[in-house]
Amino acid sequence: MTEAERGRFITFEGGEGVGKSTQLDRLAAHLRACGLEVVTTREPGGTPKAEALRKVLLSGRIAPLGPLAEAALFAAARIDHVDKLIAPALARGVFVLCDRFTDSTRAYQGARGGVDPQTLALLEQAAVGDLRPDLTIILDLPHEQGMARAAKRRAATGLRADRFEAEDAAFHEGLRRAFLAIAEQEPERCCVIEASQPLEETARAIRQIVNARFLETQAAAAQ
Ligand SMILES: Nc1ncnc2c1ncn2[C@@H]1O[C@H](COP(=O)(O)OP(=O)(O)O)[C@@H](O)[C@H]1O
Ligand SMILES: Cc1cn([C@H]2C[C@H](O)[C@@H](COP(=O)(O)OP(=O)(O)O)O2)c(=O)[nH]c1=O
Repeated sequence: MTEAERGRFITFEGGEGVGKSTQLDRLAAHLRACGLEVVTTREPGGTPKAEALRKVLLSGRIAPLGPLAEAALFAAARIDHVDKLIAPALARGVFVLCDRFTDSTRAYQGARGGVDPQTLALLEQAAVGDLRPDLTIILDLPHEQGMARAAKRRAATGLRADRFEAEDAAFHEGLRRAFLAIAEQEPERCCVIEASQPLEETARAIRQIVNARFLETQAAAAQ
């Protein structure tokens, strides 16, 4: 398969409540309206086996084993997710939009959990091989606003704070810095979007980036 035939892999990253799932749904609707096939998925999860691991990870039952054990379990979920869902979809040439991916491990278990980057790089390589997102949208928001949005969402859904939402303000502010640092290290892959604006504005900014990167080149290639 040539590079042009392979699908496009777009990930959404950022702290809790920044609007990742909302924006992922908006972008999926836009791409579908353009006549493109889209697969939406999330991490941890995306396949039945990975969703089972998600339950354990978010329950906090693995937390006492430490961040390295958590990182290993996130990687285990990712192996199944990439093998069974992401790689086959990309091979079919469709767009895959994923709510969180490897950058979340780098930020949560690495920058905040203290697992050393070389160990994480080995786990990442084992789980995803050479697969890298074509584009990563990093939604940036002061942590107070993200936590307020997450609390509002919990009130609406009746869900309790999960293992990571329950961490303190310093943890969440550190996460924000960690995602911004990843964007600085990989500016070609990552786009930071201001997420405090109204969600329609954020959606428009994301559409513009995706149109410019992928749709205009697809249209040009088809001519
Ligand atoms: N730009 C925005 N302004 C205000 N509220 C928002 C915005 N984007 C999302 N929300 C709301 O904030 C909550 C968290 O959004 P969500 O997309 O679930 O975030 P995430 O997936 O990053 O945790 C939801 O209730 C959503 O409706
Ligand atoms: C994918 C991934 C997620 N996580 C964490 C981030 C989130 O707190 C949680 C996933 O929960 P989720 O509800 O999907 O995220 P959000 O609250 O932003 O909507 O798992 C990691 O710690 N490492 C990882 O590799």
